Amino acid sequence: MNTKSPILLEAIDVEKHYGKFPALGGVSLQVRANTVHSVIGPNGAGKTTLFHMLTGTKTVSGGRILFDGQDVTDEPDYRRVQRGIARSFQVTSLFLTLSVRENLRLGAQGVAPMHALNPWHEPVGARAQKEVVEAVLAKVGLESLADTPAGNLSHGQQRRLEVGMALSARPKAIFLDEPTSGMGIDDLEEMKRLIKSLRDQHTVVLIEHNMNIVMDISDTVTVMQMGRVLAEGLPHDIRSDDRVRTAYLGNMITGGKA
Ligand SMILES: Nc1ncnc2c1ncn2[C@@H]1O[C@H](COP(=O)(O)OP(=O)(O)OP(=O)(O)O)[C@@H](O)[C@H]1O
Repeated sequence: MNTKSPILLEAIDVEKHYGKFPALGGVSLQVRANTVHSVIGPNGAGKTTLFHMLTGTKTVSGGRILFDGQDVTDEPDYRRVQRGIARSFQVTSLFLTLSVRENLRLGAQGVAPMHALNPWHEPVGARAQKEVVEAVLAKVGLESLADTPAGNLSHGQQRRLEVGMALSARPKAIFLDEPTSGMGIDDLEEMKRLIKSLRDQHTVVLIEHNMNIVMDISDTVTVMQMGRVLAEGLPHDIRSDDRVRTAYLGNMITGGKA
């Protein structure tokens, strides 16, 4: 574990109001480099909204966000991408008629698929790109399917390709929003292994509803409730935290092992 590694990303008292509704009521958290940091909480707790704030998809109503020593609070998402923040794409944003390798090449080339198709966007060196694509193929375990159209992959494979698309931009921090949703048991194990393996070279911020996975792969867990941080700590401590158990109204947090 790297719970003493330097802080890569920090939210300081971040607020987000949708009209009069405070979706985030002052959230602070510190994400350490080369860790898996999970954000959990009941539906509507503000997890996705927090992701929007950290990645720059939406603007904050208050507070500050620091990334890699820089104040990025007012920077749009594409600027933060250039700094090394990647968010995994949804399955719907894969190019289904293109091969797995071609999808990754687009990710490596332009950081995001739509940018990659922009003829004015300067591509990185072809050889560097090829090396990145081959490394990502191996990382996400899709080498044998490299020439298969993305549309022919199973759901689990497509979800790994999404993670691969984000990885091919060579990010420092990668944001994964429920990467295991809709997965069967075999795919779950593979995704778990993949996420665990990412922290060697990346920092992972994860929203995940499957508590067994969260407890198994996280270095740090932040629990949100009603737009605020309810608790934060090691998986073991979070699992046994009474406030967290109450927030989940039952034993969901323990994965049924209470
Ligand atoms: N664009 C919006 N306009 C108004 N309210 C919003 C908007 N987006 C989110 N909300 C509200 O903000 C609160 C937090 O939503 P958010 O999606 O961040 O929660 P979440 O923890 O990610 O939930 P889930 O686990 O269900 O995805 C919810 O009450 C939601 O209804």
